[in-house]
Amino acid sequence: MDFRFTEDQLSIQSIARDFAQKRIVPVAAELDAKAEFPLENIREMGQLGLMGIEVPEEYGGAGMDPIAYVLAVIEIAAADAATSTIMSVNNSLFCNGILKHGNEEQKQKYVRAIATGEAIGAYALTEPQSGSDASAMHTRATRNADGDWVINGKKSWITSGPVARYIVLFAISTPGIGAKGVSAFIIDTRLPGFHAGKTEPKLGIRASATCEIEFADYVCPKENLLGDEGKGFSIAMGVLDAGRIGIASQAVGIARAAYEATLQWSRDRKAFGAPIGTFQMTQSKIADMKCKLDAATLLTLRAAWAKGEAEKNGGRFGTEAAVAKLTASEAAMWISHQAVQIHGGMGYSKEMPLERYFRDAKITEIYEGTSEIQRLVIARAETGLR
Ligand SMILES: Cc1cc2nc3c(=O)[nH]c(=O)nc-3n(C[C@H](O)[C@H](O)[C@H](O)COP(=O)(O)OP(=O)(O)OC[C@H]3O[C@@H](n4cnc5c(N)ncnc54)[C@H](O)[C@@H]3O)c2cc1C
Repeated sequence: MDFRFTEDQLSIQSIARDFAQKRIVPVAAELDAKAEFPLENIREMGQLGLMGIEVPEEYGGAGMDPIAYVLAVIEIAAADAATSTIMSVNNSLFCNGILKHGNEEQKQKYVRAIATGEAIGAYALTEPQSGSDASAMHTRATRNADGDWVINGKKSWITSGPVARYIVLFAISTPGIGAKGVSAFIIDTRLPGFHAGKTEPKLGIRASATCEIEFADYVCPKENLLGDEGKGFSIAMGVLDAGRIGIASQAVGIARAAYEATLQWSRDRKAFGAPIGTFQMTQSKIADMKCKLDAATLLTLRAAWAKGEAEKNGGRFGTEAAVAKLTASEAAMWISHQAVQIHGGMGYSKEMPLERYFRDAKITEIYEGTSEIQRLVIARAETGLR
Protein backbone atom coordinates (compact mmCIF):
# COMPACT_ATOMS: atom_id res chain seq x y z
CA MET A 1 0.00 0.00 0.00
CA ASP A 2 1.14 3.49 -0.82
CA PHE A 3 0.27 5.74 2.10
CA ARG A 4 0.56 8.97 0.10
CA PHE A 5 -2.74 10.08 -1.35
CA THR A 6 -2.91 11.30 -4.94
CA GLU A 7 -4.00 14.80 -5.90
CA ASP A 8 -7.36 13.44 -7.07
CA GLN A 9 -7.94 11.64 -3.78
CA LEU A 10 -7.04 14.73 -1.75
CA SER A 11 -9.21 16.90 -3.96
CA ILE A 12 -12.41 14.87 -3.49
CA GLN A 13 -11.66 14.58 0.25
CA SER A 14 -11.41 18.36 0.45
CA ILE A 15 -14.62 18.87 -1.62
CA ALA A 16 -16.47 16.45 0.69
CA ARG A 17 -15.06 18.02 3.86
CA ASP A 18 -15.95 21.51 2.72
CA PHE A 19 -19.51 20.55 1.79
CA ALA A 20 -19.91 18.56 5.02
CA GLN A 21 -18.80 21.44 7.22
CA LYS A 22 -20.75 24.14 5.39
CA ARG A 23 -23.94 22.37 4.42
CA ILE A 24 -24.40 19.21 6.50
CA VAL A 25 -23.09 19.97 10.01
CA PRO A 26 -25.45 22.96 10.50
CA VAL A 27 -28.58 20.89 9.72
CA ALA A 28 -27.66 17.37 10.87
CA ALA A 29 -29.26 17.54 14.34
CA GLU A 30 -32.48 19.06 12.98
CA LEU A 31 -32.79 16.51 10.15
CA ASP A 32 -32.25 13.74 12.71
CA ALA A 33 -34.89 15.16 15.07
CA LYS A 34 -37.45 15.55 12.26
CA ALA A 35 -36.38 12.36 10.43
CA GLU A 36 -36.26 14.54 7.32
CA PHE A 37 -34.64 13.30 4.09
CA PRO A 38 -31.84 15.69 2.99
CA LEU A 39 -32.98 15.90 -0.65
CA GLU A 40 -31.42 19.25 -1.48
CA ASN A 41 -28.02 18.24 -0.07
CA ILE A 42 -28.10 14.93 -1.96
CA ARG A 43 -28.76 16.74 -5.25
CA GLU A 44 -25.90 19.17 -4.61
CA MET A 45 -23.60 16.31 -3.65
CA GLY A 46 -24.45 14.74 -7.02
CA GLN A 47 -23.41 17.94 -8.77
CA LEU A 48 -20.10 17.84 -6.86
CA GLY A 49 -19.42 14.27 -8.04
CA LEU A 50 -20.07 12.72 -4.61
CA MET A 51 -22.88 10.40 -5.76
CA GLY A 52 -20.76 8.63 -8.37
CA ILE A 53 -17.19 8.90 -7.14
CA GLU A 54 -15.99 5.74 -8.89
CA VAL A 55 -18.32 6.21 -11.87
CA PRO A 56 -16.39 7.06 -15.07
CA GLU A 57 -16.93 10.61 -16.31
CA GLU A 58 -18.66 9.29 -19.47
CA TYR A 59 -21.53 8.14 -17.21
CA GLY A 60 -21.70 11.37 -15.21
CA GLY A 61 -19.39 10.45 -12.31
CA ALA A 62 -16.13 11.74 -10.86
CA GLY A 63 -14.04 8.91 -12.37
CA MET A 64 -12.00 8.30 -9.23
CA ASP A 65 -10.75 5.22 -7.39
CA PRO A 66 -11.96 3.31 -4.30
CA ILE A 67 -9.56 5.15 -1.97
CA ALA A 68 -11.00 8.50 -3.08
CA TYR A 69 -14.45 7.06 -2.31
CA VAL A 70 -13.42 6.03 1.22
CA LEU A 71 -11.93 9.46 1.96
CA ALA A 72 -15.08 11.23 0.80
CA VAL A 73 -17.52 8.97 2.69
CA ILE A 74 -15.53 9.45 5.92
CA GLU A 75 -15.92 13.24 5.63
CA ILE A 76 -19.67 13.07 4.99
CA ALA A 77 -20.26 10.48 7.74
CA ALA A 78 -18.32 12.54 10.27
CA ALA A 79 -20.88 15.29 9.66
CA ASP A 80 -24.01 13.11 9.36
CA ALA A 81 -24.19 9.33 9.15
CA ALA A 82 -27.67 9.39 7.57
CA THR A 83 -26.45 11.43 4.60
CA SER A 84 -23.53 9.02 4.20
CA THR A 85 -25.95 6.06 4.13
CA ILE A 86 -27.78 7.55 1.15
CA MET A 87 -24.42 8.35 -0.46
CA SER A 88 -23.12 4.82 0.12
CA VAL A 89 -26.20 3.12 -1.37
CA ASN A 90 -26.10 5.38 -4.46
CA ASN A 91 -22.38 4.87 -5.00
CA SER A 92 -21.58 1.33 -3.93
CA LEU A 93 -24.80 -0.60 -4.23
CA PHE A 94 -26.58 1.08 -7.12
CA CYS A 95 -23.95 2.60 -9.45
CA ASN A 96 -21.31 -0.04 -8.75
CA GLY A 97 -23.77 -2.89 -9.47
CA ILE A 98 -24.89 -1.49 -12.81
CA LEU A 99 -21.37 -0.45 -13.85
CA LYS A 100 -20.14 -3.97 -13.20
CA HIS A 101 -23.04 -5.96 -14.63
CA GLY A 102 -25.07 -3.61 -16.82
CA ASN A 103 -24.92 -3.10 -20.59
CA GLU A 104 -24.04 0.20 -22.24
CA GLU A 105 -27.65 1.37 -22.49
CA GLN A 106 -28.33 0.58 -18.81
CA LYS A 107 -25.19 2.44 -17.73
CA GLN A 108 -26.08 5.54 -19.77
CA LYS A 109 -29.68 5.57 -18.62
CA TYR A 110 -29.53 4.60 -14.94
CA VAL A 111 -26.00 5.25 -13.67
CA ARG A 112 -25.91 8.79 -15.08
CA ALA A 113 -29.18 9.77 -13.35
CA ILE A 114 -27.93 8.65 -9.93
CA ALA A 115 -24.28 9.75 -10.24
CA THR A 116 -25.30 13.30 -11.14
CA GLY A 117 -27.78 13.57 -8.26
CA GLU A 118 -30.74 13.96 -10.64
CA ALA A 119 -32.39 10.89 -9.04
CA ILE A 120 -31.92 8.57 -6.07
CA GLY A 121 -31.14 4.85 -6.26
CA ALA A 122 -31.82 1.88 -3.97
CA TYR A 123 -30.89 -1.78 -3.60
CA ALA A 124 -33.54 -4.31 -2.61
CA LEU A 125 -32.44 -7.72 -1.34
CA THR A 126 -33.91 -8.12 2.17
CA GLU A 127 -37.47 -9.43 2.69
CA PRO A 128 -39.62 -9.71 5.81
CA GLN A 129 -38.60 -13.39 6.29
CA SER A 130 -35.07 -13.24 4.83
CA GLY A 131 -32.21 -10.94 5.83
CA SER A 132 -28.93 -12.72 6.59
CA ASP A 133 -30.31 -15.77 4.77
CA ALA A 134 -30.99 -13.68 1.66
CA SER A 135 -31.42 -16.59 -0.75
CA ALA A 136 -34.59 -17.57 1.16
CA MET A 137 -36.34 -14.69 -0.63
CA HIS A 138 -39.91 -15.10 -1.94
CA THR A 139 -40.25 -12.23 -4.43
CA ARG A 140 -41.06 -13.83 -7.75
CA ALA A 141 -40.36 -12.77 -11.35
CA THR A 142 -42.17 -14.65 -14.12
CA ARG A 143 -42.02 -14.03 -17.86
CA ASN A 144 -45.19 -12.89 -19.66
CA ALA A 145 -46.08 -13.56 -23.32
CA ASP A 146 -43.96 -10.58 -24.46
CA GLY A 147 -40.90 -11.87 -22.60
CA ASP A 148 -41.12 -9.08 -19.99
CA TRP A 149 -40.92 -9.90 -16.27
CA VAL A 150 -43.95 -9.75 -14.00
CA ILE A 151 -42.82 -9.16 -10.43
CA ASN A 152 -44.76 -9.87 -7.24
CA GLY A 153 -43.55 -9.70 -3.66
CA LYS A 154 -42.30 -7.55 -0.80
CA LYS A 155 -38.88 -6.21 0.18
CA SER A 156 -38.20 -4.74 3.60
CA TRP A 157 -35.80 -2.20 5.10
CA ILE A 158 -35.05 -0.55 1.79
CA THR A 159 -32.82 2.49 2.22
CA SER A 160 -34.15 5.43 0.17
CA GLY A 161 -37.17 3.24 -0.74
CA PRO A 162 -39.66 6.12 -0.27
CA VAL A 163 -37.75 8.46 -2.59
CA ALA A 164 -35.86 6.24 -5.06
CA ARG A 165 -36.53 6.54 -8.78
CA TYR A 166 -34.55 3.41 -9.67
CA ILE A 167 -33.92 0.24 -7.67
CA VAL A 168 -31.68 -2.76 -8.25
CA LEU A 169 -34.00 -5.61 -7.23
CA PHE A 170 -33.34 -9.31 -6.65
CA ALA A 171 -36.13 -11.84 -7.26
CA ILE A 172 -36.62 -15.55 -7.91
CA SER A 173 -36.83 -16.20 -11.65
CA THR A 174 -36.54 -20.00 -11.34
CA PRO A 175 -38.06 -21.41 -8.15
CA GLY A 176 -36.80 -24.51 -6.32
CA ILE A 177 -33.07 -24.15 -7.03
CA GLY A 178 -32.18 -21.65 -4.29
CA ALA A 179 -29.57 -18.98 -4.99
CA LYS A 180 -29.09 -20.18 -8.59
CA GLY A 181 -32.69 -19.21 -9.36
CA VAL A 182 -32.25 -15.52 -8.42
CA SER A 183 -32.02 -12.79 -11.08
CA ALA A 184 -31.36 -9.04 -10.80
CA PHE A 185 -33.62 -6.37 -12.30
CA ILE A 186 -33.55 -2.59 -12.66
CA ILE A 187 -36.84 -1.17 -11.42
CA ASP A 188 -38.31 2.17 -12.44
CA THR A 189 -40.52 3.08 -9.47
CA ARG A 190 -42.74 5.32 -11.65
CA LEU A 191 -44.26 2.30 -13.43
CA PRO A 192 -47.56 0.78 -12.22
CA GLY A 193 -47.46 -2.02 -9.64
CA PHE A 194 -44.76 -0.45 -7.45
CA HIS A 195 -45.75 0.69 -3.95
CA ALA A 196 -43.56 2.21 -1.23
CA GLY A 197 -44.77 1.71 2.34
CA LYS A 198 -44.49 4.06 5.29
CA THR A 199 -41.06 5.24 6.40
CA GLU A 200 -39.76 3.13 9.31
CA PRO A 201 -39.19 4.99 12.59
CA LYS A 202 -35.58 4.21 13.54
CA LEU A 203 -33.07 4.46 16.41
CA GLY A 204 -30.43 6.17 14.28
CA ILE A 205 -29.64 7.42 10.75
CA ARG A 206 -33.11 8.91 11.05
CA ALA A 207 -32.74 11.32 8.12
CA SER A 208 -32.21 8.36 5.80
CA ALA A 209 -35.64 7.10 4.69
CA THR A 210 -36.16 3.34 4.98
CA CYS A 211 -39.33 1.48 4.05
CA GLU A 212 -40.96 -1.71 2.84
CA ILE A 213 -41.64 -1.83 -0.90
CA GLU A 214 -44.19 -3.99 -2.64
CA PHE A 215 -44.60 -5.26 -6.20
CA ALA A 216 -48.07 -6.21 -7.42
CA ASP A 217 -48.03 -7.45 -11.03
CA TYR A 218 -45.28 -4.93 -11.76
CA VAL A 219 -44.14 -5.38 -15.38
CA CYS A 220 -40.38 -4.99 -15.70
CA PRO A 221 -39.33 -4.65 -19.37
CA LYS A 222 -37.06 -7.49 -20.54
CA GLU A 223 -34.23 -5.03 -21.26
CA ASN A 224 -34.10 -4.25 -17.52
CA LEU A 225 -32.73 -7.65 -16.57
CA LEU A 226 -29.34 -6.86 -14.98
CA GLY A 227 -26.64 -9.36 -15.94
CA ASP A 228 -27.59 -12.90 -16.93
CA GLU A 229 -30.71 -14.68 -15.78
CA GLY A 230 -29.88 -16.81 -12.70
CA LYS A 231 -26.80 -14.75 -11.79
CA GLY A 232 -28.63 -12.38 -9.45
CA PHE A 233 -27.40 -13.85 -6.19
CA SER A 234 -23.74 -13.64 -7.13
CA ILE A 235 -24.35 -10.08 -8.36
CA ALA A 236 -25.97 -9.25 -5.00
CA MET A 237 -23.07 -10.69 -2.99
CA GLY A 238 -20.38 -9.09 -5.19
CA VAL A 239 -22.05 -5.71 -4.88
CA LEU A 240 -22.18 -6.13 -1.09
CA ASP A 241 -18.40 -6.65 -1.00
CA ALA A 242 -18.05 -3.14 -2.39
CA GLY A 243 -20.88 -1.85 -0.21
CA ARG A 244 -19.11 -3.04 2.93
CA ILE A 245 -16.20 -0.70 2.16
CA GLY A 246 -18.73 2.15 2.12
CA ILE A 247 -20.18 1.08 5.48
CA ALA A 248 -16.69 0.69 6.97
CA SER A 249 -15.93 4.26 5.81
CA GLN A 250 -19.19 5.46 7.34
CA ALA A 251 -18.23 3.81 10.65
CA VAL A 252 -14.78 5.44 10.53
CA GLY A 253 -16.42 8.84 9.95
CA ILE A 254 -18.77 8.43 12.94
CA ALA A 255 -15.90 7.18 15.13
CA ARG A 256 -13.65 10.05 14.11
CA ALA A 257 -16.30 12.65 14.90
CA ALA A 258 -16.92 11.11 18.34
CA TYR A 259 -13.18 10.88 19.02
CA GLU A 260 -12.39 14.46 18.00
CA ALA A 261 -15.24 15.84 20.10
CA THR A 262 -13.91 13.82 23.04
CA LEU A 263 -10.36 15.16 22.71
CA GLN A 264 -11.69 18.72 22.88
CA TRP A 265 -13.97 17.95 25.81
CA SER A 266 -11.20 16.20 27.76
CA ARG A 267 -9.15 19.42 27.54
CA ASP A 268 -11.98 21.84 28.34
CA ARG A 269 -14.03 20.06 31.00
CA LYS A 270 -12.69 20.31 34.53
CA ALA A 271 -13.40 18.18 37.59
CA PHE A 272 -11.62 18.18 40.94
CA GLY A 273 -9.70 21.24 39.79
CA ALA A 274 -8.17 19.67 36.67
CA PRO A 275 -9.11 18.93 33.02
CA ILE A 276 -10.72 15.47 32.92
CA GLY A 277 -8.13 14.50 30.27
CA THR A 278 -5.47 14.52 33.01
CA PHE A 279 -7.14 11.59 34.79
CA GLN A 280 -5.54 8.28 33.93
CA MET A 281 -8.89 6.54 33.48
CA THR A 282 -9.83 9.12 30.81
CA GLN A 283 -6.39 8.84 29.21
CA SER A 284 -6.71 5.07 29.02
CA LYS A 285 -10.04 5.43 27.18
CA ILE A 286 -8.59 8.04 24.81
CA ALA A 287 -5.58 5.83 23.98
CA ASP A 288 -7.85 2.86 23.23
CA MET A 289 -10.16 5.06 21.13
CA LYS A 290 -7.19 6.28 19.09
CA CYS A 291 -5.88 2.71 18.49
CA LYS A 292 -9.30 1.44 17.38
CA LEU A 293 -9.89 4.47 15.14
CA ASP A 294 -6.51 4.12 13.43
CA ALA A 295 -6.93 0.35 12.97
CA ALA A 296 -10.38 0.86 11.46
CA THR A 297 -9.16 3.64 9.16
CA LEU A 298 -6.16 1.66 7.89
CA LEU A 299 -8.14 -1.55 7.35
CA THR A 300 -10.78 0.40 5.42
CA LEU A 301 -8.12 1.98 3.22
CA ARG A 302 -6.56 -1.48 2.73
CA ALA A 303 -9.93 -2.85 1.57
CA ALA A 304 -10.27 0.05 -0.89
CA TRP A 305 -6.74 -0.55 -2.14
CA ALA A 306 -7.54 -4.29 -2.56
CA LYS A 307 -10.67 -3.40 -4.53
CA GLY A 308 -8.63 -1.14 -6.81
CA GLU A 309 -6.05 -3.91 -7.34
CA ALA A 310 -8.81 -6.44 -8.08
CA GLU A 311 -10.29 -4.07 -10.66
CA LYS A 312 -6.91 -3.68 -12.39
CA ASN A 313 -5.50 -7.20 -12.13
CA GLY A 314 -8.47 -9.44 -11.30
CA GLY A 315 -8.88 -11.17 -7.94
CA ARG A 316 -11.11 -10.66 -4.95
CA PHE A 317 -11.39 -8.26 -2.06
CA GLY A 318 -14.34 -9.74 -0.12
CA THR A 319 -12.29 -10.77 2.90
CA GLU A 320 -10.57 -7.39 3.18
CA ALA A 321 -13.99 -5.70 2.89
CA ALA A 322 -15.49 -7.92 5.62
CA VAL A 323 -12.47 -7.37 7.92
CA ALA A 324 -12.77 -3.61 7.41
CA LYS A 325 -16.55 -3.54 7.97
CA LEU A 326 -16.39 -5.70 11.10
CA THR A 327 -13.48 -3.80 12.65
CA ALA A 328 -14.75 -0.33 11.77
CA SER A 329 -18.36 -0.93 12.83
CA GLU A 330 -17.35 -2.38 16.20
CA ALA A 331 -14.83 0.46 16.65
CA ALA A 332 -17.56 3.04 15.90
CA MET A 333 -19.88 1.47 18.46
CA TRP A 334 -17.17 1.26 21.13
CA ILE A 335 -15.72 4.72 20.48
CA SER A 336 -19.11 6.45 20.43
CA HIS A 337 -20.01 4.64 23.68
CA GLN A 338 -16.81 5.88 25.38
CA ALA A 339 -17.35 9.34 23.92
CA VAL A 340 -20.79 9.59 25.58
CA GLN A 341 -19.23 8.40 28.86
CA ILE A 342 -16.41 10.94 28.78
CA HIS A 343 -18.92 13.73 28.09
CA GLY A 344 -20.91 12.72 31.19
CA GLY A 345 -24.41 14.26 31.29
CA MET A 346 -23.69 16.32 28.17
CA GLY A 347 -22.99 13.09 26.31
CA TYR A 348 -26.61 12.15 26.95
CA SER A 349 -27.99 15.51 25.87
CA LYS A 350 -29.38 16.41 22.45
CA GLU A 351 -27.55 19.73 22.77
CA MET A 352 -24.41 17.91 21.68
CA PRO A 353 -24.01 15.37 18.83
CA LEU A 354 -22.56 12.54 20.96
CA GLU A 355 -25.86 10.77 21.57
CA ARG A 356 -26.54 10.93 17.82
CA TYR A 357 -23.14 9.39 17.00
CA PHE A 358 -23.92 6.61 19.51
CA ARG A 359 -27.35 5.90 17.97
CA ASP A 360 -26.02 6.12 14.41
CA ALA A 361 -23.04 3.83 15.04
CA LYS A 362 -25.28 0.84 15.82
CA ILE A 363 -26.59 0.39 12.29
CA THR A 364 -23.09 -0.21 10.94
CA GLU A 365 -23.05 -3.51 12.87
CA ILE A 366 -26.33 -4.59 11.26
CA TYR A 367 -26.80 -3.67 7.61
CA GLU A 368 -24.95 -5.04 4.58
CA GLY A 369 -24.29 -8.14 6.69
CA THR A 370 -24.37 -8.23 10.50
CA SER A 371 -21.15 -8.62 12.51
CA GLU A 372 -21.95 -12.32 12.87
CA ILE A 373 -22.18 -12.66 9.08
CA GLN A 374 -18.86 -10.78 8.61
CA ARG A 375 -17.26 -13.26 11.02
CA LEU A 376 -18.68 -16.17 8.97
CA VAL A 377 -17.36 -14.63 5.73
CA ILE A 378 -13.88 -14.08 7.20
CA ALA A 379 -13.58 -17.47 8.92
CA ARG A 380 -14.85 -19.37 5.85
CA ALA A 381 -12.32 -17.62 3.61
CA GLU A 382 -9.49 -18.23 6.08
CA THR A 383 -10.21 -21.90 6.83
CA GLY A 384 -11.62 -22.92 3.47
CA LEU A 385 -14.43 -24.64 5.44
CA ARG A 386 -18.15 -23.90 5.14
C1 LIG B 1 -31.77 0.95 8.68
C2 LIG B 1 -31.64 -0.25 7.80
C3 LIG B 1 -31.40 -0.08 6.44
C4 LIG B 1 -31.32 -1.19 5.59
N1 LIG B 1 -31.16 -1.00 4.24
C5 LIG B 1 -31.27 -2.07 3.40
C6 LIG B 1 -31.29 -1.89 1.97
O1 LIG B 1 -31.16 -0.77 1.46
N2 LIG B 1 -31.46 -2.97 1.19
C7 LIG B 1 -31.60 -4.22 1.71
O2 LIG B 1 -31.75 -5.17 0.93
N3 LIG B 1 -31.58 -4.43 3.06
C8 LIG B 1 -31.42 -3.38 3.90
N4 LIG B 1 -31.43 -3.58 5.27
C9 LIG B 1 -31.58 -4.93 5.80
C10 LIG B 1 -30.32 -5.44 6.50
O3 LIG B 1 -29.32 -5.72 5.56
C11 LIG B 1 -30.74 -6.65 7.35
O4 LIG B 1 -31.50 -6.14 8.44
C12 LIG B 1 -29.55 -7.42 7.86
O5 LIG B 1 -28.89 -8.08 6.80
C13 LIG B 1 -29.96 -8.47 8.91
O6 LIG B 1 -31.06 -9.21 8.47
P1 LIG B 1 -32.35 -9.40 9.43
O7 LIG B 1 -32.73 -8.06 9.93
O8 LIG B 1 -33.35 -10.20 8.71
O9 LIG B 1 -31.79 -10.22 10.66
P2 LIG B 1 -31.64 -11.86 10.74
O10 LIG B 1 -31.01 -12.36 9.49
O11 LIG B 1 -32.99 -12.36 11.12
O12 LIG B 1 -30.64 -11.97 11.92
C14 LIG B 1 -31.02 -11.85 13.30
C15 LIG B 1 -29.80 -12.17 14.15
O13 LIG B 1 -29.36 -13.53 13.88
C16 LIG B 1 -28.00 -13.51 13.51
N5 LIG B 1 -27.73 -14.57 12.52
C17 LIG B 1 -28.43 -14.84 11.38
N6 LIG B 1 -27.85 -15.86 10.71
C18 LIG B 1 -26.77 -16.24 11.44
C19 LIG B 1 -25.77 -17.26 11.31
N7 LIG B 1 -25.76 -18.07 10.26
N8 LIG B 1 -24.82 -17.36 12.27
C20 LIG B 1 -24.81 -16.53 13.34
N9 LIG B 1 -25.73 -15.56 13.55
C21 LIG B 1 -26.69 -15.42 12.60
C22 LIG B 1 -27.76 -12.13 12.91
O14 LIG B 1 -26.38 -11.80 12.92
C23 LIG B 1 -28.61 -11.27 13.83
O15 LIG B 1 -27.89 -10.97 14.99
C24 LIG B 1 -31.45 -2.49 6.14
C25 LIG B 1 -31.67 -2.65 7.51
C26 LIG B 1 -31.78 -1.56 8.33
C27 LIG B 1 -32.05 -1.78 9.81
